[in-house]
Amino acid sequence: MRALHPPLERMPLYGAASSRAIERQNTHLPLMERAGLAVAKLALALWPGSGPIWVACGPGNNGGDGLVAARWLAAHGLPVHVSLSADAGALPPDAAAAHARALAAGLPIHAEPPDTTPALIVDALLGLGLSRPPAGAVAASLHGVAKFAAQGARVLAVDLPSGLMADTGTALGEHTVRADHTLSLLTLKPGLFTGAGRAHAGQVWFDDLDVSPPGAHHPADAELLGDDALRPMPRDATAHKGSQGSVRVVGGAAGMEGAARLAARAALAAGAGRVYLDALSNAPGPADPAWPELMRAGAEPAVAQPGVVTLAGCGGGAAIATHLPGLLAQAARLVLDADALNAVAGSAALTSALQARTQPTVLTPHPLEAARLLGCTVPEIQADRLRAAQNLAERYGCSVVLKGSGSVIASPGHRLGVCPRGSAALASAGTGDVLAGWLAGLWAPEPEADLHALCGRAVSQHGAAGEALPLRASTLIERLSATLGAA
Ligand SMILES: NC(=O)C1=CN([C@@H]2O[C@H](COP(=O)(O)OP(=O)(O)OC[C@H]3O[C@@H](n4cnc5c(N)ncnc54)[C@H](O)[C@@H]3O)[C@@H](O)[C@H]2O)[C@@H](O)CC1
Ligand SMILES: Nc1ncnc2c1ncn2[C@@H]1O[C@H](COP(=O)(O)OP(=O)(O)O)[C@@H](O)[C@H]1O
Repeated sequence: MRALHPPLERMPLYGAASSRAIERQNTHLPLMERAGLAVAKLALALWPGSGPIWVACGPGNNGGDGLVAARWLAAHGLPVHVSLSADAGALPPDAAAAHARALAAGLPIHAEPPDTTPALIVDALLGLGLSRPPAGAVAASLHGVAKFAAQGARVLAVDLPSGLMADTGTALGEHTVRADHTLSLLTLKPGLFTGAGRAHAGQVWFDDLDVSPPGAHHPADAELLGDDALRPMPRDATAHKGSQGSVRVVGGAAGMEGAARLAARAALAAGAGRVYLDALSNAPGPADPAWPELMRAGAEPAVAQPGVVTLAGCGGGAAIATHLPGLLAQAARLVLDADALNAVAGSAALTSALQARTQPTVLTPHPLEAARLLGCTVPEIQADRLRAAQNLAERYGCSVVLKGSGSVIASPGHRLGVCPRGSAALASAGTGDVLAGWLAGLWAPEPEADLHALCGRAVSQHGAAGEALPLRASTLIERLSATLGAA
C-alpha cells in the first residue's frame, strides 16, 4: 500500500469493466480478505487515537471489504460501530462470507449509523458497483457520512468515495462522499483523477492486493501521467536560436492583447528560439512592451516552415476566423486554442479544413469549447471527460488536451493520459493561454517529438507550477521559467 503524492510515477488506470476482468482472473486469491486488511491498516494509521470508528457497509462487495476491515479493527481493540445498509441475506457470496466471519468473531452489526460523531468513518457503502443515484438505506447512510464529516469526522473511502463513478469521476446524487483519503484496491480507477474525482477522493492510496502487475493480461484504459513528464529537456551546447524553432502566436484582438502576450511569453520561456506575435488588434508599438524579446510578425516566418509552430486563438475574438483558412491549409505545426476552437465549432468549412489537415495539430479546449466542438453540453462533456477527449481526437484527427480538474490528453491511436497535477489555483483568467503557449514553446525545438507525449509533458509541467496560491497567469510563467524553463 502506498500514498500517491509527488513524485508520482506513471500508473495504468482501469475502469469498472477492466477492474472486474482483472478480479475475475484472480478469483483463486483471497482478494476481499486482503482488501479488508489493507483498509484496516490504513484506518489504524489514520485513527486519531480516541473516538469511535464507524465502518459503513453497503450491499455489495465494497461492503464486504468494510466488514473484513471492521473485524480486524475490532480484533485490535478499537471502538468500532459497524452498520450494514442492506439485507444481509441478499449480500453477494464473498460479502456474505465476510458478514458471517464478522458475526462469528462476535462483532455486532447494526442497521443504523452511530448516534454520536465518530472520529473516523470508513466508507464501504458503494464501490465499483454504483449504478444509479443512491436511494433508501444507502442514501440515508451517505447523508450520515456527510453530516458527521461536517462535524469533523475524517473519512476513509474504500476503493472509491461512495457515489463516485469509477470510469468517469461523475458524482451521482447529492451526498457523494467527500473523503479525506481513498484507498483504491486492486486497480487505480480513472474516476479518482478527473471530473469531480479529485474533489471527492482526497489523498489517494493504492494497494494492488499483491496482484502484480494487476493488468498483465488486460490493457489499461488510460494512463495516469507521472512526474517523469516534469523533467526539462536538456539543451544541446551547440543550440542557437535557429535550432530552437519559432512560435508564431496569432491572436490578441482589441482588448484581449494580454491573452496573446501571455501565450507568447510562455512560448519563449518554454524554449522556443524566436517568438512572433501577430496581434489582431493591429495596435501600433512593440509586440509586448514589457518583453522586448517578443517580435512582431512581418512577412516572415512563413507558417508553412517546419521549424515554425503556429498557435492560433488566444484572445483571438471573432477576427481569428478570417485567418484560419490560411493557417489550417498551410501551418506545418498548429496549436488551436480558445476562439480558434470556437470558430471551428461554428463553421462547417473550417471543420472540414481542420479534418483535412495532414500536418500535426493540437486542440486545447476547456469543457465549454469541447462541448461546442462536439455539439453537446458542458455537463455531457464533464459526465465522461475521457470519452469526450477521445471523441474529439478521433473526430478532428488531432491531439487534444481537454482542460479542467484532471486534464485528459487524447491522440488517435494512443492511450488516454490523465494528468493528476494542477489545482484550483489555476482557476483564473489567462492560465489556459499560458498552457497553450508553453505547449507551443516546448514543441518548437522538437518537430519530431511524439506529440501525445509532448502534450502530456506540457500539461504536467503547467499543472505542477499551478499548485500553490497566490497565482496569476503572469506568475505562472515566472514559476514555469524558474523550475522548468529554458529562457
Ligand atoms: N470480490 C472481491 O474479491 C473484491 C471486491 N472488491 C470490492 O468490491 C467492490 C465491488 O463490489 P460490487 O460489484 O459488489 O459493487 P458495490 O459494492 O459497489 O455494490 C454493488 C451493490 O450496490 C447496489 N447499488 C448500486 N448502486 C446503488 C445505489 N445508488 N444505491 C443503493 N445500492 C446501489 C447494487 O445493486 C449492488 O447490490 C469494489 O469496489 C471493491 O471495494 C475489491 O476489494 C477487490 C476484491
Ligand atoms: N480546479 C482546477 N484544477 C486543475 N486545473 C485547473 C482548475 N481550474 C483551471 N485549471 C487549469 O487552468 C487552465 C485554465 O484554462 P482556460 O479555462 O482556458 O482559461 P483562460 O482561457 O482564461 O486562459 C487549464 O489548464 C485548466 O486545466
